[in-house]
This record gives sequence, structure tokens and C-alpha cells, in this order.
Amino acid sequence: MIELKNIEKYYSNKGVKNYVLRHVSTTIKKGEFVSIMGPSGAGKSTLLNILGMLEEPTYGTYEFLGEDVTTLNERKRIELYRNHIGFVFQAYHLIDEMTVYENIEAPLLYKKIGGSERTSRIANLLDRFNIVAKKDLFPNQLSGGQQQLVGIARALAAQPSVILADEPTGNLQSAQAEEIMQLFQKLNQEDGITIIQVTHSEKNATYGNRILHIADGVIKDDVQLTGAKAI
Ligand SMILES: Nc1ncnc2c1ncn2[C@@H]1O[C@H](COP(=O)(O)OP(=O)(O)OP(=O)(O)O)[C@@H](O)[C@H]1O
Repeated sequence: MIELKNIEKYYSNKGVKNYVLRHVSTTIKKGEFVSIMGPSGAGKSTLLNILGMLEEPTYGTYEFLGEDVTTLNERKRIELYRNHIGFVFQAYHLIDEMTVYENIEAPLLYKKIGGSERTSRIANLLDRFNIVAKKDLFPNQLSGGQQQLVGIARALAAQPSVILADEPTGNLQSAQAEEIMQLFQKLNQEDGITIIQVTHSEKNATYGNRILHIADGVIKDDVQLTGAKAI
């Protein structure tokens, strides 16, 4: 599903290249649940942003579902993103002026999904995540855990094949964090959604089936966890 070949990313500062990622090559199969771990500044978010097509690598190739993302024009890249990728952020990134319902609806409007299909998808998500009673509230009227549920519902609305999550529980208390991780595990095991998360938490990583350890922009270790369920 995802193939990275020799990905490099650097930022130039006064003629000096500061490498953030070096020689990153890996393959991620459909149905995997991968955790990217490593020290602060290791390049984890940069890698996730490249996977999510939010940033471009300086060198190397990135194939997503057989398409070479690095050579696609912007319109095609956005289409690929909208059709297949759901992004979940640590700080939720909900739109404050929109209700829960409207936040979940936003990506469906971008995709020009028709009215009745929108209504039914949103109703399903609200129901599944137990937030029907919250649908007319605004993000600042919700707890952190509830906001993250809305963030995940929004990411799922467009029925993506991959969820990319950058520290999805970083702002949450442990009980809420556990609820979110259990939800990810369910989405992965029952719905077959591929999940790639950046996390600092060893415990969160145990919900997945593979850990990529990166340090100084290099993959140092690639560990399969027992009970792996790669499809
Ligand atoms: N736009 C930029 N310009 C220059 N340097 C950048 C830029 N974006 C990121 N970096 C540098 O790239 C390195 C990796 O950043 P990244 O956010 O990927 O690390 P991380 O592993 O996710 O760290 P953390 O765990 O602290 O979030 C850092 O040293 C950062 O300063």
C-alpha cells in the first residue's frame, strides 16, 4: 500500500543542509497498525506528514497504492489524499465556529458527497462514537477526549483506507487515551483500516502490530509485535 524508497528531507540554512530524514526506506501493507517512535526531533512528524502528502521529501520516491506521489501534480495529489487518507492531530484541529455535526460534515462537502449520503454517514459516526447528544455543541463545549472522538469521526467520514495520527492521545488523560487507542485497534482489526501513529507512549504502541524506531532521521529498528495481523 505504501512504499518509501530512500526518502531524504533536509532544510537549508545559510547553505548548510540540516537533514531531518535520511535513507528512509520501508513498506507498509494494507491492514497494518504501525507506531513511529523515537526521541524528540528525530523526524517522526516529518515522516508522518510526508506519508500524509502534507510535506514533500527532498529526494526519494513515495508510492501510495501504486501511484508515485512525488511526481503527481497537486490536483491529483489532493484527490488521492481526500479519497484515501484521514489525518488525526494531537490538538484535534477542529473548526471552533462549527458544531460537532458540521465538523464531521466538512470533508464530505469537499468531496461533494450528496445530502442523504452525508446525513446517513454522519448519523452512523455519531452513533458509533456515542456522541449523538453532542452533535449541536461546539468544540469548546466538549472534553478533550470527546474532541478527539470528533477528530477521528471527521477523519473517518470520507471512508479513508489509512488513518495517520500524530500523537493522537498526547493531550489526553490516561482513561481517555485508552479509549482512543481501543477505538483505533477496533478500526484496524474490524474495519481493516491501516493505521500509522506517531507516539511517545510504549503502551500506545502495544495496540499496534509494528514499531518503527527512528533516531536522527534514520530508521534504527523495525519491530513486529507478536499477534500481528497484517492482511
Ligand atoms: N520547516 C522547518 N524548517 C527547519 N527545520 C525544521 C522544519 N520542520 C522541522 N524541522 C526540524 O526537523 C527536525 C525533526 O522535526 P519533527 O517535528 O519531524 O520531529 P519529531 O520527531 O516529530 O519531534 P517531536 O517528538 O518533538 O514532535 C527537528 O530538528 C526540527 O527542528
